[in-house]
Amino acid sequence: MSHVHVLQHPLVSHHLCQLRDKRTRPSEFRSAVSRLAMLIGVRATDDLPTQPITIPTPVADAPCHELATDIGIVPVLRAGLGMVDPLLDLIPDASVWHLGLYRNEQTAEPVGYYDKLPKKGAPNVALILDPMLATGGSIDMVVRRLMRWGVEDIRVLSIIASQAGLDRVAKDFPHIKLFVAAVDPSLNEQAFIVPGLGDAGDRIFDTPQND
Ligand SMILES: O=P(O)(O)OC[C@H]1O[C@H](OP(=O)(O)OP(=O)(O)O)[C@H](O)[C@@H]1O
Ligand SMILES: O=c1cc[nH]c(=O)[nH]1
Ligand SMILES: [Mg+2]
Repeated sequence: MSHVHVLQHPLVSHHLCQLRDKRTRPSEFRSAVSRLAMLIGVRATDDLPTQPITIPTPVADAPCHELATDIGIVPVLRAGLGMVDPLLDLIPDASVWHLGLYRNEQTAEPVGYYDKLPKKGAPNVALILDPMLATGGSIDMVVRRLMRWGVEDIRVLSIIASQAGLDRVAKDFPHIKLFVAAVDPSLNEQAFIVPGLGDAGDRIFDTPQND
């Protein structure tokens, strides 16, 4: 479990309160997702390689360090879209590759419906964005797809994970890194995270559940 990072930060705790609250309106929910994604994004990128460069300031040359790796942001549709803008704010030169998955309501198994990753040109680092990691089935499918594409450094950024889902992904893929804001104890009969926050995609996009 050495690659699982559970954020400990007062701002994370604070924004999670608003995110979990069923009274939070969609606009506020989106803002909370965005703030949490930014906090997770900073943590998930704190060991990216840099290279030294010299920059002329108006006063003198300054030794600086710029990013020295190619980064792909991979939001899992739909809910992962809510985390894209804060990550692009942090890493404006990243590419964004979309993968579309939904969970079959009866089986909770992921079903892929959108994948336009090119055959070549995998980034060195992929940041998978999905606010919810429940059974872990969706992240499992995405990680396998990115491994087939040729990504070596795969990092999962989720806001809430279930303990079982997190354990499953960490065990099946010991080489990837997982960054989460909270780990919840269980899943209910519909494989929803308990206490969780409900359906993240529906709360982000203000769509009724089961629609
Ligand atoms: O770990 P798992 O058990 O696979 O569940 C997590 C997945 O379920 C949700 O997506 P959903 O199917 O609701 O699609 P949506 O983002 O379009 O709402 C969530 O955003 C994850 O992708
Ligand atoms: O609790 C859950 C589980 C899957 N997807 C969600 O959005 N929430
Ligand atoms: Mg959903």
